[in-house]
Amino acid sequence: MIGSIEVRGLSRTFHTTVRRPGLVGGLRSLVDPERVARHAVRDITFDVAAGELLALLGPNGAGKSTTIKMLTGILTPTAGEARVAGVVPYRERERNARNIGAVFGQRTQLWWDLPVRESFAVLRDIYEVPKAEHTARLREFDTLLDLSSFWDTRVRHLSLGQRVRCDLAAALLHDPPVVFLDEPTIGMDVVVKEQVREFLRHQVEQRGRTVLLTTHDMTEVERLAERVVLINHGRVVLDGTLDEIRRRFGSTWQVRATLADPRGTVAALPGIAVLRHEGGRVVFGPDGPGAPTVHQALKAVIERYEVTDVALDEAELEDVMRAAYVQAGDA
Ligand SMILES: Nc1ncnc2c1ncn2[C@@H]1O[C@H](COP(=O)(O)OP(=O)(O)OP(=O)(O)O)[C@@H](O)[C@H]1O
Repeated sequence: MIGSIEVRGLSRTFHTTVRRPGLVGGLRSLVDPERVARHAVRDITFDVAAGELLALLGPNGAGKSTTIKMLTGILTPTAGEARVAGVVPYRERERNARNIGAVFGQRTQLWWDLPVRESFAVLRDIYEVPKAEHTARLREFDTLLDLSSFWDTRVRHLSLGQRVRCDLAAALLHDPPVVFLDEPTIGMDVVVKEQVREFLRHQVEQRGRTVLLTTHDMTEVERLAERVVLINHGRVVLDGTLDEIRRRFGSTWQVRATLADPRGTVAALPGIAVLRHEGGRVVFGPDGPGAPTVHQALKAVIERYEVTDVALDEAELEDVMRAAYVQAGDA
């Protein structure tokens, strides 16, 4: 289907050489290098429907960027298959490039020495976008991202927030149905982050684009995504809507307690996990589907520990995800 992403059993293994320890080991590695296999992505399967924004989440090194690189055609998988808007990206890179836009928050795709406006003009020529269409789209992006105050500036002189906004506009100038965003708001201030999120929401809701987003920012996930796929050590450990994940991991509550003895040991209680523990401050949360209610948990906590202060509230998504990592896969 136009705009959908299908990933089936996708895997990518990197082979790297490692240096043996010590001088003799180092010399031996020169003549007889030791090769190790790193399974960055292992047999992952998921779908993104056309017009959906899906957040691909996971800790550092989980395999998110490697997955995006395979879906943008930069890397070839070692096994499995993927289709992006009906195209196998690593087999038909050029055709795929016409259907996708990609933004990697850590690096720009624009020409460092060209003013922004000229970069946009080069992209218009590459993608053969009719002039009127290009002008109309730039006007729309300017309204949403406030670009015109710096589009005569060379890319190398832009601030990070300005540069990523230009990258976003550049990625969408040829009107692709599918967009890949790898940590697009990393390092941005809160105002610019919100502007970018508003832009992305507009692209999904008004323009019907399909977006695959990676981020470590849970506020971003809550604001933008309905569904998330969680990967850890290269494997999918969870695939569901935010509501399902909250329900499944029961994390609709937290008990925050300050213990009378800050050095005492703290352990999980039946159906209650320790989400955080710093000094005498402990945050308890539900441990799996059979977890007690918040009031039962409160009772259990104050029966087990001597507390000087206690408060109840809804869990933050970050804690829900941590519980999901621990329970759904190996953390
Ligand atoms: N070109 C490469 N050669 C060897 N190993 C690689 C290569 N690219 C990635 N890896 C390894 O694959 C694993 C997954 O890396 P990847 O960049 O996909 O993780 P990630 O989930 O995007 O992490 P982060 O959140 O830190 O960006 C890591 O162990 C990484 O060291």
